[in-house]
Amino acid sequence: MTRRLFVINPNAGKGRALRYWKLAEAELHKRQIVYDCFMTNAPGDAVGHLKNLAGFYDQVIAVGGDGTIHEVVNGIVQTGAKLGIIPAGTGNDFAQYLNLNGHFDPVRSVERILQNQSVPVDLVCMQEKVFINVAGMGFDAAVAADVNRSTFLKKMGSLGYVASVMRQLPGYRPGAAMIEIDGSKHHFEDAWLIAVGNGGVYGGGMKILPQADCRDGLLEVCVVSGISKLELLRVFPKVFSGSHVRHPAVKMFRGSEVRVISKANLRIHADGEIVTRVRDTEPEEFQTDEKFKILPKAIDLLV
Ligand SMILES: Nc1ncnc2c1ncn2[C@@H]1O[C@H](COP(=O)(O)OP(=O)(O)OP(=O)(O)O)[C@@H](O)[C@H]1O
Repeated sequence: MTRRLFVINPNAGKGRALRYWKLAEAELHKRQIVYDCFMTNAPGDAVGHLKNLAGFYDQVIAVGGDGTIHEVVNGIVQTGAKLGIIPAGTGNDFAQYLNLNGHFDPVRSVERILQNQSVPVDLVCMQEKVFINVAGMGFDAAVAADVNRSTFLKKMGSLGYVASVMRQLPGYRPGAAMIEIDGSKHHFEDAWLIAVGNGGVYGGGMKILPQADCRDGLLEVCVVSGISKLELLRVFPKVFSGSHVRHPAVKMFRGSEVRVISKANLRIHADGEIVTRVRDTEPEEFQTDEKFKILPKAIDLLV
């Protein structure tokens, strides 16, 4: 018998996760499926709960948005449990990346999960943790932090991110950064943002890494540098189709190990969760020194 655990973040999608869970639960009862469920009470709960149950479950299904998936992935990595997703958050970017658009219906999601078909996908290791979708440093993390802080912006979905871009742009100053990809060094004088990913969609539908493939054993990197604020505004809408990559200020790279160094303490998000390092010691010369490493086929994803 498959041992299944559903992890529900009742807060995700402003309560959508709870509504979707009721529908999914009814479907499970109808089919007489045995399962466990865990309702989170606060951020960090899912990881804590799963760490205590390492290896017990065959499938762990995240019912929520990208933050919930992020926590479940960190809770089950290296335990052999398969990851399932019932998309029920606000942005649902990883589900959008996977093209689960037609499968946001919780009953269809349950059907998909019960088929128990999976594919191995890559994860990315950063700060002794993992993420499954995209991490961003610099301007995009400032925007993610702004949206996460504001219930109003969060409620607006992708429009909230657009509004935050407008809000953050006037005061943001790009800075110098060195990016090393599999040993090759690239210097940028005025880097606005550095996105490193496995999946390619964030911010409620922005295709920041349109070529990213979470099964190819490679990280996709996007650096936006040396561009005026006005030009950035002009090119920004193109990220929704992925055509921003054709702009000369946008540089794309691929590799299995990426290191980002900057004198500034760059803000960082991973799967939309803010993971900026808190510096409580004397400032070092390089306040940002972040490493990303692809972990090929690190988790089985129920498809
Ligand atoms: N019971 C809870 N109350 C408040 N926050 C929670 C709870 N459980 C989990 N969280 C946190 O809620 C945050 C948001 O969750 P999640 O990302 O799944 O939803 P969302 O923000 O609506 O969707 P998306 O990220 O796809 O836009 C995560 O950081 C998660 O750790």
